Amino acid sequence: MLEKLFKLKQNNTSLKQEAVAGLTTFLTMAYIIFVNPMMLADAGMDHGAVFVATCLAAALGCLIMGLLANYPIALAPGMGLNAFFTYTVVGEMGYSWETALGAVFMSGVCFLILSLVKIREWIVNSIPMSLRFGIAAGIGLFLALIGLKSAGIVVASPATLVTMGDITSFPAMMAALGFFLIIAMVQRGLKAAVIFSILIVTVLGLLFGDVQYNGLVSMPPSIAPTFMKMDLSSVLEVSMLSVVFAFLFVDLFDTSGTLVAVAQRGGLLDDKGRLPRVKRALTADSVATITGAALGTSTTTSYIESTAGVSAGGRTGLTAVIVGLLFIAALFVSPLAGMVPAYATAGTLFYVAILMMSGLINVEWDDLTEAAPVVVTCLLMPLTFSIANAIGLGFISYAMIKLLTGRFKDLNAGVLVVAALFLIKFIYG
Ligand SMILES: Nc1ncnc2[nH]cnc12
Repeated sequence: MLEKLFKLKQNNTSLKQEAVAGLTTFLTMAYIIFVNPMMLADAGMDHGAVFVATCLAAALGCLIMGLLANYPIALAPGMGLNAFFTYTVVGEMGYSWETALGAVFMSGVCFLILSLVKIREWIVNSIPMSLRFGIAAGIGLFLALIGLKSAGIVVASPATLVTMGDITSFPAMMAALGFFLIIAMVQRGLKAAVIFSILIVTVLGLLFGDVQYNGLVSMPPSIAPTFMKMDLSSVLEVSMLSVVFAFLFVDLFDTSGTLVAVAQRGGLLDDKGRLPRVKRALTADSVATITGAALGTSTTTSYIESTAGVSAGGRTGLTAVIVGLLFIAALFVSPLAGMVPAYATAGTLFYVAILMMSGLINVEWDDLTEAAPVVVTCLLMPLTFSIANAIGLGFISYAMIKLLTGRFKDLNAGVLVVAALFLIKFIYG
């Protein structure tokens, strides 16, 4: 039956190879069950319920991806998208988390429709490559700033906006230690580096009396505080349209970039460099987002960490199904998740930042008209503390610079329309 479902022989793999790959991918991305509830709790959501929603959304996404698209690609609520949810939509724009969940739900529905009618490909293809790298790198810098702030390494300053905090404080030292541990373990080839680092720092927190022991395993907490709590009524208001659009937009880049990166690593692309069954993969992604919003989490997306499992030999959907089953098992470690302090995950945020910034190597740095909008996008993301605003400013600067330098051939209708829409939004609020 496994053979029939996943075509193991045809893909030159075996149950054992897929199981090792699944475990590898799970271990590299399991940090999300600690980080996501912590981040969404900052938006006022219930920690336990978000923990359950995170595990279930990830499990469901992985199972659909594995069974429907037969790809070794795992899904979970995405970093960056969760920060956008908490710090921009709820924190800065002042929407309730219920409304923000409604926007995530709607963006998932739009994503599903776009995926089915091929408009998605047109939109993604019209985004200049350099801006795609700039956006990914900017999200990385944004996550790094969140980590540094949560560990007290970077603090506010009335004179200089930001300054160095007390780096000899316990949280700051532990965050730094966690970061160094991840880098050292990853460099030494340890697949579970991130989760080990989180656990080691949490244990140190316990030993130094900074963390309260709550137990390790128990039945999952109630999901009731977030289940079906999304507010769809205000999503139809005009002011919310830009939020739905922003979620959709960020997810579009995120998913396209991730799918191509994982597929390239796994040799899953066809001779024309396209991903066969891409529609099914995108359907899995959007259905997971829709269901995740109903359960109580920000956008669920395909994870770049799937490359770890692919490097370990994962070739079929069986890898994703195994990751999904492990996320279901993770439902029972909620006491551990509740114990993990923010400084234990700060190093993870910084590490993800490094991964997301690495794409900058592909930018044509000798061509100022390409490099300038990239730097605008990625630098303004942490400095404006907003993913959406920085994407908008990136598009506007790309269009302006290309127009002023007469490089009209680099422009297309998609770029001009997006730049104009953001310009109108910035001027008229
Ligand atoms: N938003 C995201 N996109 C791809 N991979 C991720 N891993 C963690 N967050 C991610």
